Amino acid sequence: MRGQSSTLELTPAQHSVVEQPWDARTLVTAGAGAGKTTTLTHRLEHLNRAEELSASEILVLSFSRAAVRELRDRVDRLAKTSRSVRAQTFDGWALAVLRQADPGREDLEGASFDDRIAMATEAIAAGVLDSFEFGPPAHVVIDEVQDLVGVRRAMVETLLAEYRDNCGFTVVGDAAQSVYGFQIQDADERAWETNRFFGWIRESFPEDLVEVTLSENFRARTEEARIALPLGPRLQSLPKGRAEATTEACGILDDLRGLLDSTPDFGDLSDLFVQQSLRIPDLSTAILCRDNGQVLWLSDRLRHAGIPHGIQRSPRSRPVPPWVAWLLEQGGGAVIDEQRFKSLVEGASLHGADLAQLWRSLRRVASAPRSRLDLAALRRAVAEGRMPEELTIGRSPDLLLSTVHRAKGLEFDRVLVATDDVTGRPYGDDPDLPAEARLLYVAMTRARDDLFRLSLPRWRRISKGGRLTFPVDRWWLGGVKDYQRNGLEALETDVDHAVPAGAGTADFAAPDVQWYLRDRVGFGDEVELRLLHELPMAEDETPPYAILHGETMIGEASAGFRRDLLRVLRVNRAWELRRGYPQVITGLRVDAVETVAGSSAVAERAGLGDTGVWIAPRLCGLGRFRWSCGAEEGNSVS
Ligand SMILES: Nc1ncnc2c1ncn2[C@@H]1O[C@H](COP(=O)(O)OP(=O)(O)OP(=O)(O)O)[C@@H](O)[C@H]1O
Repeated sequence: MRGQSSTLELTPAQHSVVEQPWDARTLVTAGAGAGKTTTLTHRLEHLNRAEELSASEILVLSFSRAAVRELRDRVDRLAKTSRSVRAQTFDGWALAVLRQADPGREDLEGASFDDRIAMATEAIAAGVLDSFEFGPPAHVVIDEVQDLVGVRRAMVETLLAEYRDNCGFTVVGDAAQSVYGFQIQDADERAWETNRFFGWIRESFPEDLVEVTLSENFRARTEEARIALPLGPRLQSLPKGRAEATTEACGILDDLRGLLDSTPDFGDLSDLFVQQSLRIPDLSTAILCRDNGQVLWLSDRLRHAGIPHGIQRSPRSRPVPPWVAWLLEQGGGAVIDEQRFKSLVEGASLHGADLAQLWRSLRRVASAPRSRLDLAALRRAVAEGRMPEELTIGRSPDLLLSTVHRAKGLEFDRVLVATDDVTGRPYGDDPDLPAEARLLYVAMTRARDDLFRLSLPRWRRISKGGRLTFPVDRWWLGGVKDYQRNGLEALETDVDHAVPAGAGTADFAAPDVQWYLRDRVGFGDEVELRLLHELPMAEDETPPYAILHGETMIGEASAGFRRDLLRVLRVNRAWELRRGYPQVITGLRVDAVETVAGSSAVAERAGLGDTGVWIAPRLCGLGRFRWSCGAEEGNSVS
């Protein structure tokens, strides 16, 4: 996000962290906006320049991809020597360790993220890092350690314990901001995990742990942006027992809600003046919601009002930009040098990109001897989802809709905290009040200047799982009656990647569609899904849907989408198709055009060369069902 200066004066406390020797063990704790991430970026620069650690000797881990990107952007802006130091997510690093330990390992594809982390932990405990070309890291840097729980916590503890004699670390976190609910389902286990890593660090390195607390706040530039900060220390020191923590959190939550009520209400989104104030360019604004149902509902409203906005992607989402497909198509499976790379990407519209930086990043995933790049290895990295953060599509729209979880570590000029009846009373049957309080605290501490409330109506008819006979793991839109089905959330996996768009159709040729996607389709464009015929693809799927951009078919809905759609439509076990399938699904938008990898034979048959990569749209938003081919029903979600 914006607002970071590369010339800011560090405080003495920040300096004391930055200038520790490479083998020091440092724990930094602080409240929101106290400059933890900033300190880390300077620390990386110091380790690299003054302590002379090379990029390969410094391991930088963070929880979410948004945080990784934020850290990387800040290091880039600081722009001295440490640019080549790369931040990774825990999941990304675990996979890289497993791949490097055994490139032929076949049990990774079907393994869950948590399974891979557990496998990597086992490998680290068995000393696998010693066998790597660059050996184990000399220094480990971790941001947001308050979220380090479960298998990821165990992996980091194993790493730091295994190399305790020759590895320093700098870990930073704020116990008041630990919001990791989706990682651990059980409330008792969550209570037990909270802040456990802080305790482990203190107990494991009692002799030489350097502990520094940063106490200033640099983010909030106005009184209203500062209102929640005084509650940080209370949240940091919640009692350990679940019952006591709940009682204390209940009071904090009341205080936070009272403070939020005292902020100005942003107004009704149907008001033209309110809409206009969301269009102010160059003012970064986030609308922070407690769940994706709220995000989708708001996105639908903004779409109807024609207000450009982005939806924050899942932390695991990693779309690869279209120029990578171009590079692979042009270069085949060759091994190329930097000169050849530059000439190949000339036609790929990479205006303003730092080609030298891209080359270095590409070589990190697909290096070949004598400073060259192995394009076959690059294709494998795309297929296996191993592209590093800096080679994935990022964006910072002026207006971002996000859950609070996904906005951790980020900051914005203006923040609107979405509130509804749920914010005013416990969430779910077994509310986790400490987690609720921390979530609201994180939301209320993201603003640099302006903090508002954005009131949502109580009844939005959008839910997840809930009343469905056949539950799906996505949001869907109901109606006044229980049996009504009006819409479904689009996920990043909803575009079929088995076949390139246009292949096998009479009206569109795959190479033409590729050109169209590259030249005509962009972030935020509206698309609709149209039923291709009435014959289901399988017993548990609907018939196929084409993805249309205007009148051009740019893809087909995936089997996963068709399955979930059928499950949502089947209101009970004896369901019969009375109303038919939705003829059209409107309201969806293009989140990105991305490079995808599939079968080489399929690509070749479609006239796209034999590298088996092509580009495809990625969708987002709330799709609304239309049962006939007429006009859209209703104006927006009500
Ligand atoms: N010494 C400093 N002087 C001026 N501004 C600073 C200083 N340190 C940090 N900042 C600014 O303060 C803001 C918050 O810093 P940063 O994001 O590093 O805090 P944080 O502790 O990581 O926040 P959070 O935990 O809430 O995400 C940033 O805009 C950063 O540029």
